[in-house]
Amino acid sequence: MTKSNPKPVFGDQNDFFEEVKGRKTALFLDYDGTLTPIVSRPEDAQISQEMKDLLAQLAEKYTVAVITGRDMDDVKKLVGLNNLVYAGSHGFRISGPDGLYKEHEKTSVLLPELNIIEKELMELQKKYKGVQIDRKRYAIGVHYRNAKDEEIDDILADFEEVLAKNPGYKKGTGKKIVEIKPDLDWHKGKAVLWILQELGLAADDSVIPVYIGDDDTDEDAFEALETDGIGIGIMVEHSGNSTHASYTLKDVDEVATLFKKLL
Ligand SMILES: O=P(O)(O)OC[C@H]1O[C@H](O[C@H]2O[C@H](CO)[C@@H](O)[C@H](O)[C@H]2O)[C@H](O)[C@@H](O)[C@@H]1O
Repeated sequence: MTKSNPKPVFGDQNDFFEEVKGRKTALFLDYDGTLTPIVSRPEDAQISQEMKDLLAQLAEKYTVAVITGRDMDDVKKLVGLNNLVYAGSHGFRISGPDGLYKEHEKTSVLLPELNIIEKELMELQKKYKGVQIDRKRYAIGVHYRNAKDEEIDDILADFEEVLAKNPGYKKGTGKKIVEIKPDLDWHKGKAVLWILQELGLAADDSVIPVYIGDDDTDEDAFEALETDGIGIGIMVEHSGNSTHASYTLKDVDEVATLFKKLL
């Protein structure tokens, strides 16, 4: 069930801390907008040393997973910690300690197709100043944050044309980004449930999964955890739109404050 007014984690009431009291959190964390502030260019979204240190300490106590729309190898390099689980391309590729690994079984079909779509989308980068094509293994983003305002409608129309030519693929949306993704029943929420199952945490009542994210694609994970009360979703910088998250944090600094409280 979506809500338009999720509760602040650090509000007048202590509801979030009451919910997690006496249980071990398993932390599922989005990267952009959650662990790092949104910046103009994706390559400049570097995680702070303070956030890295907090993640390293949390990972000594809890399961910590980064669940991102970025490419898995990209986010692994950015975070740079070995004892975390990483899910990239919105969950299509996952790896973690002790040989945890999953890659979508349709790799051999999807990769050549995505390579062709990437070439088609590169035309938008050539045509419009400020457009940046962002290839991840299982998705291709078209960033338009730095495009001219008056060209955005045309960019999105050209994107729709490419999408229409490629059955089997669907559109994803995010912060000043549209993406082409495989039209398959797999997303961040399914990835979180898969990780919980594989790590033997799904049936462990002493564990409470908490997912923190800030964007459209995180709704799948909020919804997956909300179902049957499996866990808790926290939306960062809630815009007022309806969400499956139950709680909110103001910004990346408040995410860090929550981490310190959990340690
Ligand atoms: O699932 P996430 O970890 O939140 O990744 C979502 C997308 O994040 C990145 O793009 C966004 O952040 C950039 C850096 O702050 C910003 O410049 C851009 O406008 C945002 O859309 C990343 O580049 C994408 O690949 C991710 O899909």
